[in-house]
Amino acid sequence: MGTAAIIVAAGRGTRVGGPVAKQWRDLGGRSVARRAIDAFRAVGDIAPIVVVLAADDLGTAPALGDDVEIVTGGGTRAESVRAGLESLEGRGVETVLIHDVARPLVPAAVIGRVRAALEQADGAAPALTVSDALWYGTDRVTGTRDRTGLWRAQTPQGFRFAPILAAHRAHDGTAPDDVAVARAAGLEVAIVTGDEANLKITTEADFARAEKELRGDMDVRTGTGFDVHAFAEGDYVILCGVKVPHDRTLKGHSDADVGLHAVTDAIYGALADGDIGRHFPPSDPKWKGAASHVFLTHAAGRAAERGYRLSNVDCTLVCERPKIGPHAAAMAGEIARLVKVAPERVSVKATTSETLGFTGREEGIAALATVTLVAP
Ligand SMILES: Nc1ccn([C@@H]2O[C@H](COP(=O)(O)OP(=O)(O)OP(=O)(O)O)[C@@H](O)[C@H]2O)c(=O)n1
Ligand SMILES: C[C@](O)(CO)[C@H](O)COP(=O)(O)O
Repeated sequence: MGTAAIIVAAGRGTRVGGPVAKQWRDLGGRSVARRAIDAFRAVGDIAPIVVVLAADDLGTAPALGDDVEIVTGGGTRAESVRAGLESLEGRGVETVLIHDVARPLVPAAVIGRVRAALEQADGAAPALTVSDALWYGTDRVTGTRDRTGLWRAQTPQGFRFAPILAAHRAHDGTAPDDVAVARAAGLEVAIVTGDEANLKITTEADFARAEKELRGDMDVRTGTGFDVHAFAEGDYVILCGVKVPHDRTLKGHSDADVGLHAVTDAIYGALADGDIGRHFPPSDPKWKGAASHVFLTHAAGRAAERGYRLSNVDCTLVCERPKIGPHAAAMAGEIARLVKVAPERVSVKATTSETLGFTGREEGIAALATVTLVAP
């Protein structure tokens, strides 16, 4: 086995405060903890990823997904790291990257630099130089300090596994970071260049900084979809995946779910990936009578493959009848289930066209949809 990661997440986030520890708060659509994990997952060959949690948080662990191992931490950061290291003993781990969950935006390049430096050193850690002048004092300056040779330490701090485990076992469990533990054991630690994006969320203001950082890199795409189906003889319609009793049905090659078709086309549109007709040609008998969730899950899957997360969906149905209001929540829930987002990210609403036009004459139903896709 090669490189493992330990993400320490057993802190209480007291400096941020609030009812929920900072690692469980949302940061741009994912929890801080999940973002930290995903940063290491994205590298590809780091396994296992061990997340160290406070005993009180173990009930939250399933929400992290089944791609991590969970270990119970201790009362200090160093004790939590030690618990993570102990869980990896005897498993053939050669090098280990120890990272704060509170640094969820660590760039892959920083992880790469730490790993590269480890090829020639017992330990390696990212850091940035100090660019501000340094003072002593409380409310007035009582002294100054030369900043030459000072560094602002970041994580992940990487080490050869056996020496850092031995170093932690020999230490008293109070060290602020793993470089201090390594140095106390006589290990050499190389400094590699960190990144301002690798900020540590320590106070509430850091959440705003992290969100700004995320927006800087974010690729946001919007797509629109529009569809129409005509009425025919029948006694129900399927709209946004929900069967609604009606005195007509909708005609179409598939199940004629005009709502799901508009949402599906909006996703293809955001991806600049054609439309339903291109992926599911009406000329192909295979799609005759097809349930439209097949189209929507295909489009959502193509978005996920390209690294996009669906941020929100807004669908408007245009018809005089049937009345959509009583079914709107069920329709939004069905779309949310199909595209795997929280229900509050999906809106289904309706309007009449005031008896004007083909929808007003009840010749058919039209649907419009907008979706937003976000990466990373
Ligand atoms: N007993 C502890 C204490 C801290 N940590 C982790 O060590 C890192 C240190 O960052 P810090 O900002 O100090 O986190 P908290 O300890 O949560 O914050 P605070 O000091 O404000 O309570 C965090 O990832 C934190 O979860 C840990 O795993 N176990
Ligand atoms: C390890 C660390 O991230 C290095 O900067 C930092 O020391 C941990 O956080 P704390 O605020 O010192 O507890």
